[in-house]
Formats: sequence, structure tokens, C-alpha cells
Amino acid sequence: MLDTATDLRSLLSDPTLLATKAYVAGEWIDADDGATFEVRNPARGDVICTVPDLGRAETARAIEAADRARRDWAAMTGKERAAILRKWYDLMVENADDLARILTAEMGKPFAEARGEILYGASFVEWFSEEAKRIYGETIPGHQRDKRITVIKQPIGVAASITPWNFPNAMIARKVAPALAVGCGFVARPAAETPLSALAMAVLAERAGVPAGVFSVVTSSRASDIGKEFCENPIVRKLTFTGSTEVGRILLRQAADQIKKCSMELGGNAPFIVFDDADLDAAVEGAMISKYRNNGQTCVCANRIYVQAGVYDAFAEKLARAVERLKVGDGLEDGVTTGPLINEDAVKKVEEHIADALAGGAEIVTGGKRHELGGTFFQPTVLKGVTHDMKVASEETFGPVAPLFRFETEEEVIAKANDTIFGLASYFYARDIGRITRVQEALEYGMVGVNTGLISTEVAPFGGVKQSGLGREGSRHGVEDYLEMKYICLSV
Ligand SMILES: NC(=O)C1=CN([C@@H]2O[C@H](COP(=O)(O)OP(=O)(O)OC[C@H]3O[C@@H](n4cnc5c(N)ncnc54)[C@H](OP(=O)(O)O)[C@@H]3O)[C@@H](O)[C@H]2O)C=CC1
Ligand SMILES: O=C(O)[C@H](O)CS(=O)(=O)O
Repeated sequence: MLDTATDLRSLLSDPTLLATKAYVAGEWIDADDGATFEVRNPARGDVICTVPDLGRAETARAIEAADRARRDWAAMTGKERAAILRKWYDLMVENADDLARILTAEMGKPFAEARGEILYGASFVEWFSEEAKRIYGETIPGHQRDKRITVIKQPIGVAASITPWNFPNAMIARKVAPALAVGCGFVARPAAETPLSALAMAVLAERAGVPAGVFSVVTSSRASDIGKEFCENPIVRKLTFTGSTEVGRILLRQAADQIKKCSMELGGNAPFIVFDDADLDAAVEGAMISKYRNNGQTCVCANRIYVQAGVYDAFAEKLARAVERLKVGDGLEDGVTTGPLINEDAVKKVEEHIADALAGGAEIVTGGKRHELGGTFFQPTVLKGVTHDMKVASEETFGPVAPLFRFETEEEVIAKANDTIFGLASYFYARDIGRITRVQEALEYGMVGVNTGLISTEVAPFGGVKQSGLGREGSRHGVEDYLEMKYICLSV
């Protein structure tokens, strides 16, 4: 049971990782007006601590500091920046348990998942510490005898991030690591629900030797104000956002006035397709990780599960049995696999989707109600008889609900899977190589998992098409969003 910062600090090997001030221009600060906001533990609803509630003035100072600091940072060699990023990575891994406890306390995911997120976030810092040394340009044969053409890549300048509560470490790491690797300055604004993980990252960045001002963390409950500062301050040359498509639209509109370079990792509505030639046990295992990871609160979760008619009932039965083995509880308790939902609104959305499906004729196979633990705990749920006109088919549930849709043919399910404004992740299980080839090419998504329900890794380009976003994060492609390409034509 956690109910104060003291309680949480008592769980940490290094209590100094629980920072409760904002990190701006290399200083740990309060808000100019002394305002603060509460950070709550979603498992109990108790207040862990308060953090400063910064506004646009403090944010502008962070941006200006990043602009000053980035010049010497960019003047370092890639190898010198790489060494500091590698040290940051090493410190994240050394402190993974403490970072995970802080993450579980503020976000609710079980400790094992939180520790997995810490290592996942750290993997981006490791990956881009290596990429820092490989920001290559090119030479191009001249178009005239007296012309010499070169292309160089330079850091875009100051980048700013806005990130969600569901992966409060990894979503920042996936952005700040490439930005720092190429020599940018960076200002992060974490979700109000989960600022502590970002602040702990700043503690370790400082220890790793990231120069003052290069990386700041602005804590604020006023998301819209901070977003406007990022969009309207001309020093910010790059905005990188992870969150809902709705908010992504707002930010893109605001950034348009200055033609600001934007990366958008937005909402999803992932289809998970089980064909009749699938290995059903493997498909159930994949559905469990894809659907119930982070209690269904990920943008790449299976949101619609399509099962071919011949295996529909068998799959439903197997999945329900696996779901019933999940253990719901406080993420800091041993053996817990499923924590609370982030807040009451999240619970209400899950209840709305279930009620709408039942009203349309769907049935509950297991779960379907708030958990006996109360608060924002919810029973992991499987629904049968779900149809395309129900809300779960077009809206992201963002919770532990697996709606099972029955289909007959490959053509039918491809059409239904693609019938959405989203295009982030998709998954299918089959064994016929012809079917695998046809389906992986036909799905209109940025990412496709074939016979796997877990595709997230730092080595591959993460991102969506259609209204799931712009750009890619991770992989060798991940640095491009923080670079400007310059063409130089030399007349000799
Ligand atoms: N594609 C991807 O990788 C991911 C996509 N998502 C999507 O995000 C949604 C769930 O996450 P959720 O956090 O609720 O998403 P939101 O889009 O509501 O919030 C994301 C972030 O944006 C901030 N924000 C909200 N409104 C504004 C605004 N007007 N201007 C500037 N910032 C704003 C939030 O602040 P605050 O929370 O303090 O209000 C939060 O930090 C789902 O749709 C999910 O699919 C989530 C994670 C990853
Ligand atoms: O925020 C999310 O949902 C993450 O992008 C999902 S993942 O990268 O952890 O798969």
C-alpha cells in the first residue's frame, strides 16, 4: 500500500531517484508561483507526492536553455555524445528496479511489466548511443564539370515532446535518445498522471553527464498551455507527440502556423486475425500478450479479434481459460499480472464499450464487470458474438476487453480489418505461406505481427499510417526526425 512519497522512498535503494521538483536548465525548480499538482497511485487512489505545476514562462526558459546548451552539445563528436548516452543507459539498467517501482507507483502496471518498460526505454538510449557515431552524409556526382555536390545532416535544433501516461519512461526515451544522439536540445513534458518516471530519467541524465540545459523535464497539469508554448515558440523546431489521434490533430493544427516539423505516434485499432490454419495455442498466447499487456492500455493492443468460423468456438474457449488465469491487483504485489486502469474515465470507457456490445447481442464469455478490489480495477474480459456495428469495432477500448468477431473468408476479414481510420499495428496467425504473404501485404498498417503478438523493439521502425501518425521511432530511421538534410553545391 502506497500513500505518500515517504512510503515510496522506503521501497527504493536510491531514494534520490524520487525527484519532486521540475528539471529546467540544469536546475531543480519549483513553479514560479509555487503551484503544484498531485501525483496519485492508481491502485489505491492515494497521493504519492506533489510536483511543480509549471506554466508557459518556465517552459520558455527551458526552451531557451536548450537552445543555448545544444550548440556546444552538437559541437561534440558523435563519439563523445555516444559515451554520455551509453553512461545514461548503464545507469538506467543499474537502477531498473527503483525506476520500475516509481513507474508502478504512478501508473499502476505490475512491477515485472514496469521493469520490462525500463529496459525497453533504456534500449533506445543504448541503440541511439550507437547511432550517434553514424550520422552520415553523402557525395553526389556533379551535374556540371565544375560542380561538387555534398549532402550533410545537421541536428534540427530544439525538440519538444509531449507523451502519455501508459509508458511514462519508454515513450520519452524513444524520443529523447535520438534527439540527443544527433546533437539536439530537448524539452520533455510528461503526462500529468505520470511525471515521476520522467524526473527520475532526468536525475540519471544529470549523473551521466548530459550538460545542463540539453535535457529539461517540465511538469505541468496544464497540457494545453505547454503544448501551445511548444507550438508557438519559434525556438522549438521539432514537436514529437505520442498520444491520441484527437490530440495529435490539435497539435498539428497549432504547429502548422510555423510549419513546425512534427512526429506523431497516435491512436490505434489493431486487428488480431486467427485463420483456421493457425496454431491455436500460439494464437491464444499471442492474443494474451497483445490484448492484456499493460491492462490493454497500449496503442498497439489487439482491439478487434477476428476468428475464422471453423475455429471460433475453440479459440474463444481457450482464450477465456487463459484470461481467467490473470491475477488482478496492486502492481507492487508479487504475482500480480494485471494492475488498475489509469483512472475512472478509463473504467467508464471500458464499461461503455461492453454495454454497447451486449446491447447489440454480444455475450460475455468471462469478466465484464468492475473487479471486487474496487477502485479502477476491472475484470479481464472476453466477449463473443461481436459485430462490426459495435463501438469496440471503431473505437480504441484502451482496456482489458477482447471482442471476438467471427469471419468466413480471407477477403472478408482483410476488408473488415482495414475498415478503420487507424493504421498502427496489426497481427495475424496462419501457417499457409501463400496466405501469410497475401495478408501481410494487404493489411493497411505501419506494423504487422505474423504469428506473434509482441512486435515492439528498438531495432525496428515503430509507427503508423492513416490517422495513426506521422514518422517512425526506433531503428536506424529514428534519427531522421531530428535531423535536417543540407545540400551543398560547390563551384570549383
Ligand atoms: N501511437 C502510440 O505510440 C501511442 C498512442 N497512444 C494513444 O493515446 C491515447 C491514450 O493515451 P492518453 O494519454 O489518454 O492520450 P492523450 O492524447 O489524451 O494524452 C497524451 C498526452 O497529451 C497531453 N495532452 C492532452 N491534451 C493536450 C493538448 N490540448 N495540448 C497538448 N498536450 C495535450 C496529455 O496531457 P495530460 O495527460 O496531462 O492531460 C498527455 O501528456 C490512446 O488513443 C492511445 O492509443 C498512447 C500511447 C502510445
Ligand atoms: O504507448 C504505447 O502504446 C507504446 O508505443 C506501445 S509499445 O511501444 O510499448 O509497444
